Amino acid sequence: MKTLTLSAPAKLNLFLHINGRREDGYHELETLFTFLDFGDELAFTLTDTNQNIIITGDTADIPLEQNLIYKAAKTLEPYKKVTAGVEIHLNKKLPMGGGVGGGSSDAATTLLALNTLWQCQLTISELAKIGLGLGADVPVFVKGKTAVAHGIGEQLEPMDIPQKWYLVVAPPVHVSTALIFTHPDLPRATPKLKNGWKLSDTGNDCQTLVKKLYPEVEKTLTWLLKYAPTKMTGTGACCFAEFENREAALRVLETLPSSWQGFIAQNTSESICHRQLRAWQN
Ligand SMILES: C[C@@](CO)(OP(=O)(O)O)[C@H](O)COP(=O)(O)OP(=O)(O)OC[C@H]1O[C@@H](n2ccc(N)nc2=O)[C@H](O)[C@@H]1O
Ligand SMILES: Nc1ncnc2c1ncn2[C@@H]1O[C@H](COP(=O)(O)OP(=O)(O)O)[C@@H](O)[C@H]1O
Repeated sequence: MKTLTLSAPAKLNLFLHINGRREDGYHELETLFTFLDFGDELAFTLTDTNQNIIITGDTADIPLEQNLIYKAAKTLEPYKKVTAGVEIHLNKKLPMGGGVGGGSSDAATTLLALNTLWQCQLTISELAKIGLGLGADVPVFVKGKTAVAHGIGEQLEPMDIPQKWYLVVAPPVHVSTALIFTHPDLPRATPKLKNGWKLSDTGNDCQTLVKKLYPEVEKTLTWLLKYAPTKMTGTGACCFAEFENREAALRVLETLPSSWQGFIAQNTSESICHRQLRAWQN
């Protein structure tokens, strides 16, 4: 059996507005998701042992039952049309809980890969619906198109945006998404954008609160702002600076303080996972 190797790309929230709070505690968002050509790598190999989902590689810190890769595979099991288990090897490159969606992207890549390997024959919309049960960010990775999201992130309106280079910096702190969304000081009443909005008029509604709670994030934003327009992605802690070309981004990466991790990447209108899966199917 051949091994199917796919990326689980990072995402950036180029802006993130919170428009309200729903009765279930989740927040109504308006956010622009784009994908980067950098991410985790997952290798899928079918095994003879039915009912068996094995995860190897960089998973030591995540208990199996909580691993979004395992959860995604388990959710798809009832739909499989072949008698086979799967071994999934994870090469983790994205900071965990950093706002670049690594866990959600791993889950989406697993749904897409196993839908093919296990011949589940689910449509992308059906997979996205299943993905929403794993996390608010999973559907956008399943659909794989740069998009403005509404609702809790599941109503997606594809959008064409220019291609740029990004320097993404992960300060050495972990921001809990749940903590930010339950904090009394989070602004929750940004009006929906009207037609004709400009990216430069947008922001990240979590940023002021996260800066206050995590001084390392404030330091990172201040440092990056010396070089380029900068924002935080998601609920943090990663921050990104936008550049017109690779060389400019690389020059700044080379001067990054040593306690911060960073990488550079370009945004793509389609997730690289989708491109790789199409190439494998043809
Ligand atoms: C807000 C975003 C923007 O991308 O933050 P990041 O996780 O990327 O930082 C995401 O939508 C997060 O998505 P994801 O991380 O999948 O969220 P979930 O696991 O479903 O929810 C984590 C917690 O965030 C809160 N939550 C999440 C999404 C949302 N629209 N409203 C919320 O209030 C809920 O309190 C929930 O307990
Ligand atoms: N395969 C996985 N990769 C990363 N995080 C995972 C995974 N499975 C479960 N998690 C959990 O999900 C949380 C959020 O992960 P992640 O998607 O990286 O965050 P964010 O959306 O903030 O970028 C992590 O803190 C971790 O506990």
